[in-house]
Amino acid sequence: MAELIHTCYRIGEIDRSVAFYEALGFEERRRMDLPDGAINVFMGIPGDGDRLELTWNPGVESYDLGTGYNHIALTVPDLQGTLDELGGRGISPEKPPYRVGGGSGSLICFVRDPDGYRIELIERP
Ligand SMILES: C[C@@H](O)C(=O)SC[C@H](NC(=O)CC[C@H](N)C(=O)O)C(=O)NCC(=O)O
Ligand code: NI
Repeated sequence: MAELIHTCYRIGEIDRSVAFYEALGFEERRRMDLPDGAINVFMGIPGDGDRLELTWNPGVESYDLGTGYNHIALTVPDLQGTLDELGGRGISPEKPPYRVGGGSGSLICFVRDPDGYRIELIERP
């Protein structure tokens, strides 16, 4: 049976991405030097695996994210508290938290990481 172990995307600067994901509760696990001079930075939530593989390429400061990528989703215990933490770093949600369909679903919102990748934040029930 397959197991989803990480998601990988390319980033333009390591420190700002590490700081962003640390604000979301991730910790940096390790860095992997690659033959072409690139660096993979692996991050994970304490107690979980290295779920994010952030690839930095020398000399590449930004990427065309195209129209294919939508988001990755994280659950957080306190959505407003997380937004307050991100707000202190100048990061705001695309729009205020809402419940999908306006119903009794989970409270969610979307923020963008330093490279523009959308991150869905879902308040843990
Ligand atoms: C460790 C394992 O989980 C990997 O995914 S490493 C795969 C490796 N990645 C790179 O070389 C990244 C640097 C490269 N310049 C890039 O930006 O892709 C690899 O073999 N990549 C080849 C590929 O086609 O992704
Ligand atoms: Ni990988």
